[in-house]
Amino acid sequence: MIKMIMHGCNGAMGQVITGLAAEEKNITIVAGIDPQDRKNDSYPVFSSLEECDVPADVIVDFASAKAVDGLLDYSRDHKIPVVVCTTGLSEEQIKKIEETSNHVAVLRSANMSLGVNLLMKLVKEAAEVLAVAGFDIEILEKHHNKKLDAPSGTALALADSINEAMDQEYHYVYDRSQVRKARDRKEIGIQAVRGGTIVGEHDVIFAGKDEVVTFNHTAYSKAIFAQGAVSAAKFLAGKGPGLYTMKDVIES
Ligand SMILES: NC(=O)C1=CN([C@@H]2O[C@H](COP(=O)(O)OP(=O)(O)OC[C@H]3O[C@@H](n4cnc5c(N)ncnc54)[C@H](OP(=O)(O)O)[C@@H]3O)[C@@H](O)[C@H]2O)C=CC1
Ligand SMILES: O=C(O)C1=N[C@H](C(=O)O)C[C@H](O)C1
Repeated sequence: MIKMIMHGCNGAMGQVITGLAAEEKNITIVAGIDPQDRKNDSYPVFSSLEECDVPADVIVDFASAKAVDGLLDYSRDHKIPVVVCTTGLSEEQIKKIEETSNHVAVLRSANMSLGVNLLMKLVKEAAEVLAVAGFDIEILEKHHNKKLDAPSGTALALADSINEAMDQEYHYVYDRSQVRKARDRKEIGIQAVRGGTIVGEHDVIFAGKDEVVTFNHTAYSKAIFAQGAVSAAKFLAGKGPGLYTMKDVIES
């Protein structure tokens, strides 16, 4: 049985994963971490990782960007593989993830769903044809009114995927409110909408002369992220140091 620590266990994603893990046969949550250590019938909850002395095989993280540095230190010091799903990370934190992966297995993904991970590949292929033909690229993302970071980690990952295929020639534009000139050919515009209970929607728009190609992914429930996270946890438990991605999980 794989023993998992749920980092951010009282949050929206933490609760969905708690429900899902209860039905899983070969993985169980042995401890939860959340600043408000609300009682839980399924496992003990600690207000910080430092207080947690429960042995585990893997940590799954859906918490806060502010908590990611401490999470990586804990994972490295205790040699427990970690699945980092929290978004809104700084460049320094992304570097720290890479550095930590020299010592312990780390998987970071801004989106755990199968559909978005396929989309990463599809937009790359589309860009190789459409961007080269002069189509402009825009990304529009929509999320619920509780989301703290903008643009979404997924929107940035989609832009990075396209930019990788384009030899990093593109730059990202998040706000045109002060701009008084036509858009640059080598920009990817990234816009965020926040409202209500929208689970997560991403449009990648390739706009050319007299034609537009739009790739859309719509999440109808958080269960798709939870399922991906549990699959990633099963994949990562027992793995040696290294930086893994959802591609590794999907292809395993
Ligand atoms: N990769 C993916 O597929 C997905 C990623 N996400 C990302 O996951 C993160 C969490 O999302 P969501 O569950 O909706 O957010 P919530 O705000 O609902 O939950 C986050 C939880 O983490 C807790 N938390 C805050 N600080 C710490 C800490 N130091 N240690 C442990 N727990 C802490 C919060 O407590 P408190 O409320 O007291 O601050 C809260 O209970 C976000 O960054 C989001 O963008 C979300 C969905 C999918
Ligand atoms: O905060 C969310 O809810 C989500 N966050 C992730 C992101 O920032 O891309 C993934 C998903 O879209 C839901």
